Amino acid sequence: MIIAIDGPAASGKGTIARRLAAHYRLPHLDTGLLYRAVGAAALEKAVDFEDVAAMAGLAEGLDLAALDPESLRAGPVGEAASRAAAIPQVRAKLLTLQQNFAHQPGGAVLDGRDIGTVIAPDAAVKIFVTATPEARAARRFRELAARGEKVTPESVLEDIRKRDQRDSSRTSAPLVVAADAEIIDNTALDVAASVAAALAIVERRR
Ligand SMILES: Nc1ncnc2c1ncn2[C@@H]1O[C@H](COP(=O)(O)OP(=O)(O)O)[C@@H](O)[C@H]1O
Ligand SMILES: Nc1ccn([C@@H]2O[C@H](COP(=O)(O)OP(=O)(O)O)[C@@H](O)[C@H]2O)c(=O)n1
Repeated sequence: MIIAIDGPAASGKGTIARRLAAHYRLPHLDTGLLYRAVGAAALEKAVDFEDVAAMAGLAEGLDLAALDPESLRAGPVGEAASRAAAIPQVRAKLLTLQQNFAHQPGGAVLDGRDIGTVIAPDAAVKIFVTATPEARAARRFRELAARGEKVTPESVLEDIRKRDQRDSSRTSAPLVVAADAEIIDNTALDVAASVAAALAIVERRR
């Protein structure tokens, strides 16, 4: 069974994906980490984000096992990831890896922006997780502040809005709700209620 979880920044899709993967004993891929790895490498090597060939080169042969989720979750890396992800040639380099992960025997859980639309349109279960920008910004602010990052609630909300706009308006695999996805708006739901809603959808769909 393939479970596709999509949604905007800090909607809680990773939290849901991890819980579903544990519940159904399925492997999980946080596809945002791939774009974050490309964005982080571009920042580190001072690669020009307009240099499409160089950006695509960073995505080439990315090693899943070598990714460090902890450092990739830093605030500025999210913005760099979103810029890298808007480049079709970068997305093309990351396609096969994600499709292979999704279609491994036994199934998988993937979360991102285009899982139900591009990576695994054949997924048995598609969930689109969302919440208001204010709720998502409050969650991300708490997370970044706990990491010791010097952020303000205003700057985080601004970053979320900018990323929503870029991720939804890009030409290649924009963030859209798949026609056959079920939507969870968890603005007023805590983690437990949000996960319960997702579990109910999977049980109904599988
Ligand atoms: N329903 C929820 N209510 C409150 N906080 C949540 C909820 N879901 C997730 N969170 C918290 O919000 C932050 C972002 O969640 P995460 O799952 O990483 O989102 P995403 O993968 O969409 O970026 C985390 O700190 C997480 O613990
Ligand atoms: N399947 C995916 C996953 C992430 N991304 C991009 O990568 C960026 C970072 O994704 P993420 O899921 O780690 O970000 P958060 O939602 O955790 O903030 C997003 O803003 C998207 O631009 C994408 O384009 N497609």
